Amino acid sequence: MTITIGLPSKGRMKEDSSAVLARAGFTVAAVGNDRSYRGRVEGRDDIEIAFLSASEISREIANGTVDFGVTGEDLVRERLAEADARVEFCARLGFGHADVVVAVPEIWLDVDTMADLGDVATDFRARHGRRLTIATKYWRLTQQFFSGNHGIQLYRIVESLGATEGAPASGSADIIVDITSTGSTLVANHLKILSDGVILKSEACLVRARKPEHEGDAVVAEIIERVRGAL
Ligand SMILES: Nc1ncnc2c1ncn2[C@@H]1O[C@H](COP(=O)(O)OP(=O)(O)OP(=O)(O)O)[C@@H](O)[C@H]1O
Ligand SMILES: O=P(O)(O)OC[C@H]1O[C@H](OP(=O)(O)OP(=O)(O)O)[C@H](O)[C@@H]1O
Repeated sequence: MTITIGLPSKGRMKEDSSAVLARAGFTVAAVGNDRSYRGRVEGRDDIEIAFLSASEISREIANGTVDFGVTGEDLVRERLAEADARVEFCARLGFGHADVVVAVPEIWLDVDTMADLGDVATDFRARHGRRLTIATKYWRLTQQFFSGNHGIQLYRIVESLGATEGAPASGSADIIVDITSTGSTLVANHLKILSDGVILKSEACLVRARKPEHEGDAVVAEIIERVRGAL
C-alpha cells in the first residue's frame, strides 16, 4: 500500500511543513518540475506527496483521498463534524499558531463575556428589529460554540470571504468570529476578544484520516513515530 501525505504547496505553512518532514528523515522532492503537484520522498517508493493548499488538505483528509496531511487544526475542525472520530491529530507541530476568537466592537463596554453576549442576543430583536449578526468563514465552529457550548440561539451568520474584521465598521455584521495571531488586525479595527471567547487555539498538525487499512500498517506507524520524534 502506498501512503499519501498532503503537504501545503503555498501559503504560510509551506516551508515549515517540508522542514518538519525533513527533520523526521523524509526528504521531499517534487516529481518532474518545481510546479508539479506531486512529490516523492527520497528513497521511499511507499510514500507519495500531494502538494495542496492548507484548506484543500483538510478537504482531502475528510474525503480520505490522502492518508495524512499537514494543516491547521481550525481548518480540519471546520471541515468535519465529529472530527475526532474521523481523524487522528497525531502531532502538534509548533507553527501556524492562530486562535479562532469571538470579537465584538470595543465600544460595547458592558460586553466582556459570552454570557454578556447572550444577553445582547436575547434583547437584540426588541431593540433593533433583527437578529444579532456574526461575520465569519467558520460556520461550524461558530454554531458549535454559540449554540452548543453557550446556548445562544438568536443570531444569524453572515458569510465572510475576507476582511472579516471590517464587517462591524462597515455595518455588514455586528460581531465577528475569525482567526488572530498577533492581535493587531483586531486592534486596528477596534474589536476586542471576549474573555471566554477563544473557540480554538489552533496550530499546524500532522493529521491522519482514520481508515481501517491503517490498522497494523508499518509505514503509517513509522510516519507518526518519526514526525513525533522530530519535534
Ligand atoms: N495570521 C494568520 N492568518 C490566517 N491564518 C493563519 C494565521 N496564522 C496561522 N494561520 C493558519 O494558517 C492556516 C491557513 O493557511 P493559509 O492561509 O496558507 O491557507 P490556505 O487555505 O491555503 O489559503 P488560501 O485561503 O489562500 O487557500 C490556517 O490553519 C490558520 O489557522
Ligand atoms: O492577529 P493578526 O496577526 O493581525 O492576524 C490576523 C489576520 O491575518 C489573517 O489574514 P491575512 O491577511 O493573513 O490573510 P488570509 O486570511 O487571506 O490568510 C487573518 O484572516 C486575520 O485577518
